Amino acid sequence: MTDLPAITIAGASGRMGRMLTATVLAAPDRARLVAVLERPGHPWVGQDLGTVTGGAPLGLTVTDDPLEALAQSQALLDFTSPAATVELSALAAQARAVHVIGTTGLEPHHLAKISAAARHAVVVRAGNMSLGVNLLVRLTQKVAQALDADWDIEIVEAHHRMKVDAPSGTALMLGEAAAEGRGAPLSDLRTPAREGITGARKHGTIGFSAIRGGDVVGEHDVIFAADGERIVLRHLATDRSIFARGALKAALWGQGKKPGEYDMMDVLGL
Ligand SMILES: NC(=O)c1ccc[n+]([C@@H]2O[C@H](COP(=O)([O-])OP(=O)(O)OC[C@H]3O[C@@H](n4cnc5c(N)ncnc54)[C@H](O)[C@@H]3O)[C@@H](O)[C@H]2O)c1
Ligand SMILES: O=C(O)C1=N[C@H](C(=O)O)CCC1
Repeated sequence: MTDLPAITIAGASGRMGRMLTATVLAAPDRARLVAVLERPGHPWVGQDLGTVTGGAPLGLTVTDDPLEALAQSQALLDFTSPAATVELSALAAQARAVHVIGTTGLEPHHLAKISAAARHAVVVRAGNMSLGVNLLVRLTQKVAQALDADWDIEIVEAHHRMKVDAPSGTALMLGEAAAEGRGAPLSDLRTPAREGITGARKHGTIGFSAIRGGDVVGEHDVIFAADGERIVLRHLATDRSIFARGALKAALWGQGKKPGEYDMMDVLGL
């Protein structure tokens, strides 16, 4: 079993880190969990992963040393923060480990550094790693392509109260797909959140709205609104395991691929 891909998980104590850990540990026939990372100063660093999560010791000590972790890994599952992801992308590239990036809120300067790292190693990045959302992205593109600009497009998303970025990575994926269907870049069509006397809606634009509250895992509506009728495409996430399963699939898919940037469409063959 030692030839199974060795996996490091970053952000082990986070909402996604915990789910990723459970997902990889539940797949001993497909992957080996060899290291779990947390940020320097985090109370879990130096402790056994099993013990800190209230279970039996797992013999896996949480580390804040990505170099040591990546030296023994073929893949890194990274759902952390933009700053951490950029730092980890350079180290994953050095180690030639497949870097699976779920982190959202990445800005152009972060993306440029990730692209540089992807010259040396495989990077799979998606704002949403679930099968359902990636199918919804394709549907959104097709519906936007089929309808003219008299159909107003609005993307509405809801997430838990702890989410720090808006619009969500998923909403941006959906917006990009809708813009592609319309044959224009999202940057030309995007209308950010509205407030005050905004004036009437500008024809052909794509609007974004974000709701934050409670423990909502993730909900996305793509609304196509015309005179007299509306189409609503909806995805509801009720369990973070959908993202973790996608991330593990991406890590396994990326083994042996040529260095470069990939997304979940590539992994899922959509
Ligand atoms: N792409 C997807 O399918 C998907 C799904 C869910 C969440 N996300 C994204 O994943 C990210 C994390 O979400 P979350 O809800 O788990 O957040 P979270 O705040 O619960 O977890 C983030 C974790 O990363 C850790 N971290 C920060 N810097 C680090 C470093 N340098 N090294 C190691 N660990 C570090 C934090 O201490 C924390 O434990 C967000 O950007 C979120 O939007 C993406
Ligand atoms: O909980 C989060 O944070 C999520 N982030 C992703 C996004 O920004 O779209 C995916 C859904 C959950």
